[in-house]
Amino acid sequence: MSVSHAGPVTEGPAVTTRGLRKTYRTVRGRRVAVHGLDMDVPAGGVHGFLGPNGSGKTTTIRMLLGLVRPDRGDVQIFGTPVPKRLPEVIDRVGAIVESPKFFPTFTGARNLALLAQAIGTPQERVGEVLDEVGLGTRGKDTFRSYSLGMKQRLAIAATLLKSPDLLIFDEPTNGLDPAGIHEIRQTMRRLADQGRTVLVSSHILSEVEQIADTVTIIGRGRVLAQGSVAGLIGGGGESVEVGVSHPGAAARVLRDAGFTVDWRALPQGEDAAEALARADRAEESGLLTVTGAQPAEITRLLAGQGLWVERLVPSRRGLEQIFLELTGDDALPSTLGEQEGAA
Ligand SMILES: Nc1ncnc2c1ncn2[C@@H]1O[C@H](COP(=O)(O)OP(=O)(O)OP(=O)(O)O)[C@@H](O)[C@H]1O
Repeated sequence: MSVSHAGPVTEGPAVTTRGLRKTYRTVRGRRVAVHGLDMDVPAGGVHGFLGPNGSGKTTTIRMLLGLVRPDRGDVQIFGTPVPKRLPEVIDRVGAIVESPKFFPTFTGARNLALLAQAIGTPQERVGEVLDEVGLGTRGKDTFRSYSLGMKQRLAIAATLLKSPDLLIFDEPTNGLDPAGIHEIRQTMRRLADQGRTVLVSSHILSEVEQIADTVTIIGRGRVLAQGSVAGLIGGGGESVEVGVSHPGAAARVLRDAGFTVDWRALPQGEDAAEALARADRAEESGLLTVTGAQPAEITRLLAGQGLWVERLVPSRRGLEQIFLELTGDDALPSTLGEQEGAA
């Protein structure tokens, strides 16, 4: 049985942050973890909060939940300013920030029953939430017999006891195997399809891309891109991997036709034009990434110049590629963040 959820009564976004900033004091000075973050999470659907390790996701989530005090900036949950008026909306929010503690020798159902009692939720909810996360038939098994994916689904079930409109999950698939990751993804998608808002953070952009409706991508505490997944991925057009003889000549032909061409095998420090000319002289084959052209067009253009295509693979641009395009090599995952005054 699946339980439908009426969804939020309030119009407007589930979460907004404006100019949100958090600095930590460390032995090496002050570290800016979140750098004036403006985030909009629409009500309903899965919103991926994505960025590399250390980019400020957990700190932001902790500020949304009133667990960390921002230096400055505003946060609203369903239009209510937090942490100032958090008690007014807290019942509408369920969150997993750290792994919750369950009794290993108790059944999943008994663990939830104890929690329901503690928070004053009717015991009927226990069966309902177990169904909602797909554990309806396993509620009578002990917690310790569960797989990691099932344990994480029980944690999600616990957050559902209060019937929240907004669910916030910080890296919920960390440490899970592919089957566990799949279970959690399906569960989050199902919860969103029932009308809830699921805000989920992850450092694996491709993982959340498959189930998210909208995303905020951050790097070093700043928003790099925000919006619908379809809009972000569609924005730059499809790309095609082209294996070709004389890649230098092929790149010129394709660039002259107005397409963007990259050569993936460019040796570090070498000038692209020189490297391609060298490959041509040596009659080496090369792999080019061509954006904005259809495979048939590429074949026609290159064959017209006597250049033979050896391999042609259309590839979809993903969020990971968008992240790399936005940041360039120098902004790749940083675990240190920025020092105060450096930006
Ligand atoms: N309590 C703290 N004291 C000092 N620095 C901190 C503290 N918590 C986080 N940081 C630093 O703030 C930055 C952002 O960390 P945060 O945990 O928010 O990032 P994250 O994106 O959630 O990373 P991860 O995916 O690794 O959890 C990092 O540079 C981190 O080292």
